[in-house]
Amino acid sequence: MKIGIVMGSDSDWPVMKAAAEAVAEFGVPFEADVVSAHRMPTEMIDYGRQAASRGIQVIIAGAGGAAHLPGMLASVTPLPVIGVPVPLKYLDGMDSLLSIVQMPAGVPVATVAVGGARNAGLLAVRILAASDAGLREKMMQFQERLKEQAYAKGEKLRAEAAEL
Ligand SMILES: Nc1c(C(=O)O)ncn1[C@@H]1O[C@H](COP(=O)(O)O)[C@@H](O)[C@H]1O
Repeated sequence: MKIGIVMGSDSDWPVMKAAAEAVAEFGVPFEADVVSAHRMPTEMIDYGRQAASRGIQVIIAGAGGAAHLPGMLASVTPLPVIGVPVPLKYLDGMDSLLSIVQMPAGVPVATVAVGGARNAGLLAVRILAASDAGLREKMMQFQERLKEQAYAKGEKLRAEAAEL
């Protein structure tokens, strides 16, 4: 396992699945699990402490509301932690965003946008790609496809605009 994807509840999975899908697209081994700082603090600490020795290289942690999971994991592991603010019924994820992003100096969490699990997956792949030429090549091909898709959309828009 190279990437550990964890979330505070299985109710986060519909959002967090996009991180797993992005990682899977690049063929990077990952695991996904429910780990909660609030509901299973001892297990959460164990997960964070053991992640590096189990071969995990990047942790993606998603949580909603009072989202303490990403920061607590970052406090017990030397691995990079990417936090995903999961939007809930109330406050539209602002609570989760602020809980994750405002970390004290010395304990970084790389926070993506509210609901931005796909970008979390892509960022984790980029972190691994920094020391993996094959993965870097795949990332560059992905970026090329992204550019072509954006360009094709622009072409369609320009053609439509020209008809007016
Ligand atoms: N923010 C946290 C933590 C934590 O940070 O440890 N554990 C669970 N939760 C969040 O509680 C929300 C509601 O969970 P339930 O749907 O299970 O009631 C979820 O978004 C979860 O991430």
